[in-house]
Amino acid sequence: MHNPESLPFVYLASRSPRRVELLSQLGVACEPLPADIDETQFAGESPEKYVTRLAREKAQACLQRLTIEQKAHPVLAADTTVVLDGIVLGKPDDDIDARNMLIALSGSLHEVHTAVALAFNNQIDVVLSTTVVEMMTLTEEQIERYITSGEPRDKAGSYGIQGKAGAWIKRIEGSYSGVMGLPVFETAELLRKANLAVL
Ligand SMILES: Cc1cn([C@H]2C[C@H](O)[C@@H](COP(=O)(O)OP(=O)(O)OP(=O)(O)O)O2)c(=O)[nH]c1=O
Repeated sequence: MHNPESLPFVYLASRSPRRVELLSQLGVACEPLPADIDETQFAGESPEKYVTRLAREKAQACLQRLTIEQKAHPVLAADTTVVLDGIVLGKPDDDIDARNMLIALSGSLHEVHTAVALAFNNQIDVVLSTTVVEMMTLTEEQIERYITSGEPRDKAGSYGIQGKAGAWIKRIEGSYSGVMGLPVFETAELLRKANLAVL
């Protein structure tokens, strides 16, 4: 059971270990309560609207699972997506999908959007972090070796900046933690706004 005298605490509507790690960097304890929602993009929906909607829906789905007592604590949710020339690249279905995404991202400038939703006191606030990423041109061999490593599997755009693919990132403009799945500045702003102690 959570002790209210200790660290600030949230229910985390996510199964991403990176999000747990980034929250702990902010001094926030969490209990993961993953929310399974339909992640289909609506026809004509912009990537920004899409990612923001998914973060909100994950928070709502998690909230519905909480008891009245548990609702005394906030719910935090996030969604990350990679966007290349306006096209959303989510998590790959399989290695073939991962290969196609990496071929497309090779030598590109693309965006990574992460939306974070905080549900607390009968209200849900959502913020969006957008980062421009420049990836070097990749060889076929680099792509094949990376796929064999298994790293692309659970990551939007089929790469993780925090792992081996970090060696391919020439520069970013925005938030490194946002690319990893939880922008710490924007998340802290949400928590501060809800009077949840963070620095
Ligand atoms: C681009 C990029 C994405 N990612 C990850 C962050 C997210 O975990 C994942 C995108 O998928 P999401 O659907 O945002 O999250 P998830 O499926 O991991 O977890 P949940 O839906 O339960 O909250 O891609 C990295 O770890 N590093 C990167 O560089």
